[in-house]
Amino acid sequence: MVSIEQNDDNRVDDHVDEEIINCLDLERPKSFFLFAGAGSGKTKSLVTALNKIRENNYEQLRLKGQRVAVITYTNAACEEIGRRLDHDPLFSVSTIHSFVWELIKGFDKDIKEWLYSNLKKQITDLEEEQGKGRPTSKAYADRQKSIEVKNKRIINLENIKRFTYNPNGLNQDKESLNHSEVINIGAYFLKNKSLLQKILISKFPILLVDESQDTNKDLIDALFEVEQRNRGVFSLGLFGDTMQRIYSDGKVDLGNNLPESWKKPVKKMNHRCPPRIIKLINKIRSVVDEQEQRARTDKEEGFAHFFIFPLSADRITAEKLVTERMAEITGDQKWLDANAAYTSLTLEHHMAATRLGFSELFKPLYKTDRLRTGLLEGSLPELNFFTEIVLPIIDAIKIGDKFAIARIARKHSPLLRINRDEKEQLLQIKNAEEAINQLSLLWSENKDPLCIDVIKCVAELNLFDIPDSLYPFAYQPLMQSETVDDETSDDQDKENDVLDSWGECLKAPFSQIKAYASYINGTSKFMTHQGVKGLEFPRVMVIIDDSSAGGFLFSYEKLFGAKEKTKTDVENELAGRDSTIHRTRRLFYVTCSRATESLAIVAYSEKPEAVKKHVIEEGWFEENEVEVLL
Ligand SMILES: Nc1ncnc2c1ncn2[C@@H]1O[C@H](COP(=O)(O)OP(=O)(O)OP(=O)(O)O)[C@@H](O)[C@H]1O
Repeated sequence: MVSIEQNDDNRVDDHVDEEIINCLDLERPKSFFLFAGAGSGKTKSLVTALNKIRENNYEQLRLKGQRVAVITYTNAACEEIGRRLDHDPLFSVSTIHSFVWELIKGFDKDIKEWLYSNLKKQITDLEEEQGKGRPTSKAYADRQKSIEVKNKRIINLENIKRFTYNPNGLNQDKESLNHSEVINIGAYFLKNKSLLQKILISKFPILLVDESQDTNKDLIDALFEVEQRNRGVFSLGLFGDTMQRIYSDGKVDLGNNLPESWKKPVKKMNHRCPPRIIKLINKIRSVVDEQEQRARTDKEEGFAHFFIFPLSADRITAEKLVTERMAEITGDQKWLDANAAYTSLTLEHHMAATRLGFSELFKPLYKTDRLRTGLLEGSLPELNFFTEIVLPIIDAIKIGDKFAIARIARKHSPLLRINRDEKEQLLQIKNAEEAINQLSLLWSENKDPLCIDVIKCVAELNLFDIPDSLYPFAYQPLMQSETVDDETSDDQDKENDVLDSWGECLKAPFSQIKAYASYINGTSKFMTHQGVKGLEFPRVMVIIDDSSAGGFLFSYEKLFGAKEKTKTDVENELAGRDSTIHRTRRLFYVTCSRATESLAIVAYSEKPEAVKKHVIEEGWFEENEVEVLL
């Protein structure tokens, strides 16, 4: 058992903020590396440092037209940090993709040259592979197609005057760069073009990167190079935690061999979690490095329990049982509150979709490349048609909120488009009312219409404008997917896939729209293991279910000793490379460290008893904290 040294001084790490602020002295800027465990207050230190810069250097920076750059991992994190800084324009808070694009955009000639040689290289590599491959195999045909697409793109390069990119978009135009191109171009330019380095440091004498363990390794290397060449006039500050590296393109040995001049402040406290959970995460971490955290002295002991079910268990029943057990164990009745009083973490989105009951809507769109990002971001106009127009008006009808009905209809209905004639206006209102009544009949007697019926009804009544891609479904009988003949182009294939997906999705009952909306806007209790990075919640349920997850990157069954390591795992471990178990351990660390009060792990396993034995032997849980349930 790990003994947790009680700390009688909860401010023991306060000196770290001072060390960082000293580094950010504009006369003598220094670089620093603040890597510390979960909940140690890294984000808090980042915001404190930025506020201090504003206090000390506002005028100086403003007069020189300079700003402080902060790079975070997600749009949500940008929003949160921006909010904490009152959205002050002194700070440029952005994701890595937006930041890099702002730096490289406009360098069209250089981008064109980079793309040309990059595409050429990719084609050469593919051709080499073709030389070794079997011409009858699918891989061969795929590679051939890829070569053709790349050649087409090279030819098209000549016509491009200005490249475009949207960090949150699909970037499908001919002029568009994709996400990884932007990062690779940024890294290359920063390393090789002194002009871009000059622009960077003269615009941003201070650059702070949050969650830098997951920042693309080439870009991190490029930033190190910029720092090295501009030492004394530029400050690069990296915040992060190697134990929380959960994406594959982060720099593995980040922090090793840092230059002498870099400051490396150390934090010992975990301000977020209670002692029991800190003991668990210290133990999970103990085989990776020596970092052991202390709890705040003012925290209650807290709870960490492990529940194991066989694979055959019904997920909904099992998880309900766990909430009941947690309420009994902790005495905290909020575990029984269905309204998101606890947070459930699933490994993949579709597991949340199953539990929230919107799988039929979700699955067809998720499997379609062109739709996936928009689906997860909640930015697909077709779904927003349902979530932002139809759902609110139906909800308003159900509770008799006439103002809301009128507001939505005025904003969105073509039946109420501006008309100066008073008589006409009255007629318009009457027509719109009738149409709304007609639509609401679909839900009469507690019916749950299919989305396809809703869209057809809306189209027939001309109540709202139908999004373009749903036209074929709104105005025609449901189309069968057509067989694609060999002559269709790549783009046409993709269009057909998209159309098929919408066709499938619209067969879902309308109630799934509400469940989807609650997941996307964060009001449901579900999040993913990876999406929860940086956040915290009082009660956390970590759902572990390899059998329902599609990928090969993580295996909790291996981490929990229910499955043997493969030959590759053993080879990777022997060679000091990252392995499935290492990756899974880090993800487990991230999820367990989100709870501020109580933590329930729910594992579905092929071998429940083996898992129980393992987690007790590892010292993660005491015998009385582990339950095998049926
Ligand atoms: N010095 C402090 N005193 C009191 N509370 C603190 C302090 N530092 C951080 N906290 C609180 O602890 C929690 C975790 O802080 P923060 O999110 O900054 O940690 P982090 O190191 O960025 O965490 P993670 O890497 O796990 O996402 C927050 O609720 C924060 O308000």
